[in-house]
Order: sequence, then C-alpha cells, then structure tokens
Amino acid sequence: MATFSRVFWQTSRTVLRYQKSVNPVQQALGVQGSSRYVNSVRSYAAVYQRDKPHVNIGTIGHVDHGKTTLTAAITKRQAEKGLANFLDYGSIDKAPEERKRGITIATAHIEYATGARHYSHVDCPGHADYIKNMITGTANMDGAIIVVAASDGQMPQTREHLLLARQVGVQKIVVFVNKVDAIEDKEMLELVEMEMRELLSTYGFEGDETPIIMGSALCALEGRQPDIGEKKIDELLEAVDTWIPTPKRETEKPFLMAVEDVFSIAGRGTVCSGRVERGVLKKDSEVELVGKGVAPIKTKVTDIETFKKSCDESRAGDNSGLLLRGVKREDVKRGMVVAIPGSVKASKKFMVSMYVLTKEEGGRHTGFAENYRPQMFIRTADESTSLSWPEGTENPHEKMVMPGDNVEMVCELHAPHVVEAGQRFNMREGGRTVATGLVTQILE
Ligand SMILES: Nc1nc2c(ncn2[C@@H]2O[C@H](COP(=O)(O)OP(=O)(O)OP(=O)(O)O)[C@@H](O)[C@H]2O)c(=O)[nH]1
Ligand SMILES: [Mg+2]
Repeated sequence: MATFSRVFWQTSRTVLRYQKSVNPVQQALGVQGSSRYVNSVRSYAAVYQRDKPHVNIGTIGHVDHGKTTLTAAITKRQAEKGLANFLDYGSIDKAPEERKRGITIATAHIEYATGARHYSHVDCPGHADYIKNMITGTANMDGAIIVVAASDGQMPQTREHLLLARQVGVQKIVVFVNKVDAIEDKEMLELVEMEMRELLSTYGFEGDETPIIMGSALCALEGRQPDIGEKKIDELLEAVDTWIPTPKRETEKPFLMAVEDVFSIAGRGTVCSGRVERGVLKKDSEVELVGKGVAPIKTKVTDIETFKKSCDESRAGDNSGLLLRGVKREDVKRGMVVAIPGSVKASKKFMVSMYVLTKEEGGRHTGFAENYRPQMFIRTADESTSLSWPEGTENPHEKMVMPGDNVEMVCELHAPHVVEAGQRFNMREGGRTVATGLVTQILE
C-alpha cells in the first residue's frame, strides 16, 4: 500500500513537470511556425520517462561572458538529438518572473538531457540575481559550468561566483572558455587556462583535473565553425556528464527525520511523526533523538506507520510515525531529529550566508546591527538566535545590515540543534520573514 502511494505520487509529479515545461515552449514555437521543432518537442516529450539520473546544474561567470548564449547553444545542440526543446537566446533571457518563498527572482530553469542523464539548468539574467538565487536555493546546483571569455580572462564576478559556488556546496565545476572565435593570439588561451586552474585551486576545487573546454557559444548557436562550435558543445556536455557526479540518492544516506509532531498512544507509547529527510529505517532499529539542547536520547523504533499504515520500513520522502520504546512524551520536542546513533551532532554556533529580504519582499523596512535576535526556522525547529559578524570584521559594532543585502554572519542558537553545512533556513521576526539563507560552516 505504501509503495503504491509513493509510485503514484512520483508519477503525478512527473506529469506536472512535463506539462509545465512543454506548454510555454510549444507556444513559443507556434509563433515561429516551424514544424520541425514542433516534431522535436513531441519526440523529446515522448521519451521523457524519468529513466535517467537527474542533475541540477547552471551557468555562472562574469557579466557578458556568454552564459545565456551558451545555454541557448546547448538546447540547440541537444534538440538536434531529440534531447531538448530548442530555446533561443531571447526566451532564456526574458524568463518570466518566478515567485518563491515571497522573493521575486527572475531565473530560467531549462530542461535537457544527454545520453546519460537528465538536467535542469539555471541561467540568471544578472549578477545580483545569481548571488540571491544561489543563497536562497532557487539555483540549487549539484555542479556548475563557469563561463569565461577568452578575450577578457577571469574577472571579478568569475571569482565571486566561484567563491559562492564553494560556499553553497557545489563540489565540481566545468570550465567553458568562450569567445574563442574573437581572439587572434592563441597564446591567450593557454594563459586563461593556467589562470583558471590556479583560481579553481584557490577556491578549493580540483584545479589541475577540472575539464576546460575552449570554444564559441555564438558559433554553436549560429551553426558556424563546427570545430569551435557544436563540437565543443558536445565535448562540454561529455565533460559535465563525467566530471559532475550524480548526487547521492537520499535513501543511501543514514536515516534522518525531523520531528514535527509528538503524541502518545494509550497502551503502546510515544509516537513522533514527520517527513523523512533521508535514508531508510527498518522496524526494530536503534535510533537517537537529538536537538533542543538536551543530551541525545537513545531508543528503539518498535513500530512504523507510513501513510497511516503499519509497515516494516520508512524511507526518504515518506511521512512516517515512529513508535519509540521507553520514551516519555514530554521528552520529545518538535525540532529534534530522529537519526541513526552517532550520525549527527547538535551545534550551537555556525556561519551562515544569507539574503536579507527587502520591504517589498515582505521583509524589514530598516537595517539591523550586530546582536540582532530573530527566530531561526531550520528543519522543524524554531529557535531564538543571535547574529554577529565573523572574526576579523572591521568595526563590527558600527556595521549595519540593510534589507536587500547578502551577508555572511555568525549565528548562535539559544539551544543546540542538529545543523549541517548546506542546510537552508529562514529567519523571522514578529510574524514576518526577514532573511533566508544557508549554513556554510559549523563552528561549535
Ligand atoms: N564573438 C563571440 N561573442 C559571443 C560569444 N558568446 C557570446 N557572445 C556575445 O557576448 C555578449 C554577451 O553574451 P550573453 O550570452 O548575453 O552573456 P551573459 O554571460 O549571459 O551575460 P549576463 O547575463 O548579462 O551576465 C552577446 O553580445 C553575445 O552575442 C562567442 O562565442 N563569440
Ligand atoms: Mg545572461
């Protein structure tokens, strides 16, 4: 029964995605009136079966280096192979505004496949949007393509995006050195490559091994000079396929469920329920309740209910109730997590990277200074926190954070909780969301 529900749920989600991604494209193609593309839409859609591993990627890099042109070129090349819908430059750059968590962000989410995998690709229209999208999770990337124009070499935003990619947990990057058609002196290419490898290493990526592809997105898009055009798009996607790993499925990680609700069943004991974040738990497994500032409570799960039916296991994505042996109801609090013993630890102090909402986005009207104390919402926990500047900040007592800012700060919780690098949170104050961000580093 549980399995059936899960399959059904996934299938209906696929259908939703499919409809969402195809309709606007078909409209756009209708305007162009090209039956060839309409056919390619049909054949692509027909093979979309969620049968390939899914990976989230995106183009990052300095303004005007060719991120959007490259994105368009990729869809063109993959459309020729029946693996994408061709999206021209204009339809990517003028993506409709998207509302997510009350923040307005303009991003294009583009879908295509290779022989090996299925991709969702983000391209943002401007530098500020990149920063915001990466921090708020709209651009949730497993890996990225950094675009650097051969004519300019690395520029300030090349470095800034690379640093941010590192902070938000992107592990692997592929480099596309673009605009190769526009340079006379081929020695420039060697120089750009050397600089990029060095820069990647500086930010903790594997500079020496990272694939660097040199070509021209514009040539690929316009169907000129195939050896620096479409051939390089093929090489780029080959590098993306092999260098950027498929993210580990959540079921392969140690079990973790954040407690949303606690209740007792007469004659049986205490049950806690929530949505399973990762892993698989079998009945009669030993677990630990961690968080809310108390020492870990060891217990055993003697029964599992998923989708309101008793079953032998609980897996990532399920809404489960776990019957805990020998635990009193008042010992379990919302915000704690149920985890495999020893797999998680509660922390009190950590670094965060966050975006402070503007008045228009429903945030504060004024700035705040150090020692601001909002409520932090992380997983199911809701804990008061205090914010301070990282060590080494100049004049920390005078520094203000203004609505619309992206900042890195140190966050100290009133009571320790299970917090992990890469985890997202919201901060609220007096009923409004004031900031959103992610944990970058655990300090204590
Ligand atoms: N010569 C040449 N020009 C290119 C190439 N790729 C892109 N361009 C041009 O460079 C300019 C910027 O390209 P975009 O794709 O808009 O760059 P972007 O990185 O998306 O820019 P922002 O989104 O504004 O940061 C456009 O005029 C493109 O036509 C290329 O391979 N060769
Ligand atoms: Mg662009």
